[in-house]
Amino acid sequence: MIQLSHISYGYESVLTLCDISLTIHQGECIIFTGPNGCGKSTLFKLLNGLVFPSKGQYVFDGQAITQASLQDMPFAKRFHKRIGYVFQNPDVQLFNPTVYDEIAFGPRQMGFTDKQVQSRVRDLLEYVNLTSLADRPPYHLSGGEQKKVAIAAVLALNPDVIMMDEPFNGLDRMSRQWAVSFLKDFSASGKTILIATHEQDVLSHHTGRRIVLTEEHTISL
Ligand SMILES: Nc1ncnc2c1ncn2[C@@H]1O[C@H](COP(=O)(O)OP(=O)(O)OP(=O)(O)O)[C@@H](O)[C@H]1O
Repeated sequence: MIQLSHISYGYESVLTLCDISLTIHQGECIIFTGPNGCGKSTLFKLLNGLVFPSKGQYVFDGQAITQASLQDMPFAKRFHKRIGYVFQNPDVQLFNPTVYDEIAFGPRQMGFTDKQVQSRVRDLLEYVNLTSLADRPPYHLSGGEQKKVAIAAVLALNPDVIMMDEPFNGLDRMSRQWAVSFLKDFSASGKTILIATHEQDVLSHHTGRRIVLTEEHTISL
């Protein structure tokens, strides 16, 4: 589903990702780990089409993802519908006036009818157990609640791939359990999950592939 070939990317003159080649198959659940600053979030941004490699090629489901290809709006919409990204810090992600609007944003952009939007938002609010907060501004929520809204907003488009940067940050025990069971359900439905984390207990329970980005900014498999 995802093919990276000899990818390099740097901010200004600093090379953050160096000559990375990686194949990810549909239905895989992969954990990316490595020290602070080794490039996990940068790699996720690149996979989400927010930054573009200075060298190498990124192919998603047979199609090259480049700055030029994402200028084709129908193609960009289809791509962004299929790959969802939950940022490490939900503050960066949440910008709508209410929780309801935040979850409705993606479906509205994709041209869903009002009825379809309503039904999807209602289901997702129930799923993340935040129905009572639907009319609140996201910036008035706790960090854990914001994380759940960010997850619901990404799920609203029913993506094939979900990338989650430190998904358990700020979650209490109950919310963590919820997040673990959500990831199990998502994986069981054949979807692809990419997680960036440092958390040892998550890493020790993980049975899928683990990819370590090293301090030298190369990938070891
Ligand atoms: N917008 C930016 N401009 C310049 N440098 C950046 C920018 N964003 C990240 N960097 C640098 O790129 C490198 C990789 O950062 P990145 O956030 O991808 O690391 P990470 O592995 O996700 O770190 P952490 O585990 O702390 O979340 C770091 O050295 C960081 O300082």
